[in-house]
Amino acid sequence: MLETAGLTKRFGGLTAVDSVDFALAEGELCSLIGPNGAGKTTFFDLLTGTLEPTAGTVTLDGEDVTGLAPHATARRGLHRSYQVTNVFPTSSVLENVRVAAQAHGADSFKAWRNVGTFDEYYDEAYDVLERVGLASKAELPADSLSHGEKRQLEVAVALAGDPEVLLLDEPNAGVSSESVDDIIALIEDVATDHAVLLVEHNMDIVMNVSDRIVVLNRGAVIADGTPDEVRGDPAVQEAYLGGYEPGDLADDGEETPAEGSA
Ligand SMILES: Nc1ncnc2c1ncn2[C@@H]1O[C@H](COP(=O)(O)OP(=O)(O)OP(=O)(O)O)[C@@H](O)[C@H]1O
Repeated sequence: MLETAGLTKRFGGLTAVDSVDFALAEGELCSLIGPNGAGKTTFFDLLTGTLEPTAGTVTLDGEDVTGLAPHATARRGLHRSYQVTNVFPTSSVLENVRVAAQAHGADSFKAWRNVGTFDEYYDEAYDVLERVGLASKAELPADSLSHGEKRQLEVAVALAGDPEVLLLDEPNAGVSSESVDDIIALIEDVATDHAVLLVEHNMDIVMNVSDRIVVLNRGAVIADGTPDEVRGDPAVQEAYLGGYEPGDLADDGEETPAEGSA
């Protein structure tokens, strides 16, 4: 479904992503982990077209999408929820999602349908809000939401684009510990009908939800396997996990397991 071959990004003398061969299968929930500076965000930026690779290719459903702009990769079904809050703060929660649904509709074959489309987008948006658990907040301004709810809204905005592949960029960052279970439930729910690639520093979440984990270190893949395989991999322990045991970490998503080992 989503594949990279030899994907590489250099910033001057620094190789941020180093010849990565990666494949995400339909229905898979794969996490991408690694120390600070390992290249996770740069890899996402290469997938979505925010950055152009120095070398290598990105293929989506068999089509070469290397270097296409973000709106073009989105139109082909690759959507991303952002690490930083990325919503219109004074618009309502519903309006934020409606705009995303309409932008997708205008980009697709639905564009020729005029009658009733506005209401239709509101209906679609409301359905997405129900799915992420925000329907009761639909009429509130987005900036009145809690931090955790804003992350849910970001996922809703990405879902409104009707993605095939969803890239979730630290959906737990800055979320209070009480909301971690909600974020886990949300990730598991969206993974029932989308391929998901997750970047997340909270290892309890990663170990809990992932079918598969890919570990990056200094831009290169150092491990790729099930949570058990990755947890037991000595190279991963050394580069990142640093003796991780379930429940070891603070749930605030800000802490990395092996801070300083990057
Ligand atoms: N625009 C840029 N120009 C120069 N260097 C960059 C740029 N963007 C990222 N880098 C460098 O590339 C490397 C990978 O950074 P990246 O942000 O992709 O890592 P990361 O794994 O997402 O880190 P974190 O977990 O802290 O978010 C780092 O050394 C970073 O300093």
